[in-house]
Amino acid sequence: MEPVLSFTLKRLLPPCWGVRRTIVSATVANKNTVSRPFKDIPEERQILFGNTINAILNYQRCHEYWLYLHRKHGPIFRQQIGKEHFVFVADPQLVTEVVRNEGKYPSRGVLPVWDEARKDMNELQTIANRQGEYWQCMRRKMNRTMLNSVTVNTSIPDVSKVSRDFIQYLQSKDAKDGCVHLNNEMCKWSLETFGQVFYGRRFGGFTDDRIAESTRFIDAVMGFFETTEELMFIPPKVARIFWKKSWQRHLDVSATVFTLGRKYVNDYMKNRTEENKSLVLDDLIFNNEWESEKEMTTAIIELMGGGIDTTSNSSLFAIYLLSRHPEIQDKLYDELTRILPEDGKIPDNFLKEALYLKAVCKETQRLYPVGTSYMRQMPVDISLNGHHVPKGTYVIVPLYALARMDSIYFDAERFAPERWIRNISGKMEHPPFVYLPFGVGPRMCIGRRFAELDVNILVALLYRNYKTELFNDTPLEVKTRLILRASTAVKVRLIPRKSHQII
Ligand code: HEM
Repeated sequence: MEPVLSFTLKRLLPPCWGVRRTIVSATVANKNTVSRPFKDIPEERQILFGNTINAILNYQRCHEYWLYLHRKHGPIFRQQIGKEHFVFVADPQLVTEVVRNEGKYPSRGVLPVWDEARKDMNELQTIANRQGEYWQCMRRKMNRTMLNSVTVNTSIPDVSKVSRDFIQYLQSKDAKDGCVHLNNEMCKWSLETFGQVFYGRRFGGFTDDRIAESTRFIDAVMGFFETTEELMFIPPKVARIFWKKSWQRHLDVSATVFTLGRKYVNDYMKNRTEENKSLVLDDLIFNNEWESEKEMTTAIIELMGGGIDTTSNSSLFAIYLLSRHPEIQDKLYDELTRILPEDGKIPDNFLKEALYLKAVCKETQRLYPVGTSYMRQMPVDISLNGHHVPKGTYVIVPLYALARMDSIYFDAERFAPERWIRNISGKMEHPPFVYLPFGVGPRMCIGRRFAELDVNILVALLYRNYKTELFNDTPLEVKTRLILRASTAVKVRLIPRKSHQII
């Protein structure tokens, strides 16, 4: 029996804030449902190797391209890149289906460039590019620390201290230069935050005698993402010969990340005392059974690599959006003056009350999802929209496109934090699985709790004390360098809310 499929786009919500709900009336496949064949999924086809060449050359714009393709083909389409078939879905019900079927060991597939480079360097891989039981075992170990809200909350004083110092540093830059060029500064904040929380140390990022190696580390992490993006669709054997420069750069920056990362862990172990120890790193190191010291160090280095360029860009996007919307800054300020005491100390439970602050950060991540997609290699055959999708197929949920679809969100392109505040009946007016900036399920971002805390605290302390204004009112452009990054300069002015600051 052919499944009955009808796409009825209905607006369920009143035309105010909130999220428009797309109703996809789909018969979900079960063992008895006969699906339409895979080949009937609308295909984006280009002559010869057009798709692959396009993916290699224009990956930096893939977030916009995927949005264009969804507008062209609807909520589901497929595309062949290299040998692989990718299915793209941008619809709550289809996403739900993918999430439900991601299996016991969810997989984004293996990135050959990471795999091959680590072999060349005789280094391990712990979580981001591992699969199956080993991945699960590593995640279980690390989740105990990384996703434990009690452990995460112990870092509130450290995160606040770094954010306060950062804001003072920005203020001094602003006073000197008339504005702050944020793109150059945000990674210093995220590295210092990581350093303070995980190693109980600082790298001097906000002073002139900055430790030069910290700049090298930041550059290496950024280079790591950039070269991964350049080599993503190219088989390593080919890359070694024809993309020699990118391949070599990938090896060089990876080596820097490992060398410095290992040094930071070793320094921590050597200099650790009762007074300066990090509760977070201690928990990670000593409350786990590691196969080897190398495995433990690699896991920490992978966390550090994942925790720098992500939170920095997410905060930059929040500051950019708020700077464009003074009325939203004012609402945020009203909430912050209510919940943050005069001494500027962040109470342990402040996030419970900071509804508007959380909504601002969520809305930022909806519009500018730093991790641009949620991707799974399906471990079983599934039916999407009545089409048979065989086991092994990669399904991609392009988050940037999903956020901009008027069929899902009312006034989708608008920065409207209110859409994340529960309505009078206490319901969140949006379907599940449309908001996935950190992924979902057992493979979701392991740094999520720290990332949310870091970004929320920085935004809270900044807007409790300052207004920000754009210095250069050019629209923000972004590019995908594995993660979403600002590609235009974001320069802001800091205007104190009071003459006497309390931070
Ligand atoms: C705003 C900041 C961040 C965003 C938006 C973000 C986003 C993501 C996303 C979308 C994934 C893929 C999840 C999935 O496949 O379901 C991911 C994975 C990951 N993230 Fe984050 N991330 C952020 C911050 C961090 C931080 C601070 C750390 C480390 C402290 C981190 C470490 C990782 C690691 C190691 C993985 C791989 C997990 C695995 O494969 O099991 N991330 N992140």
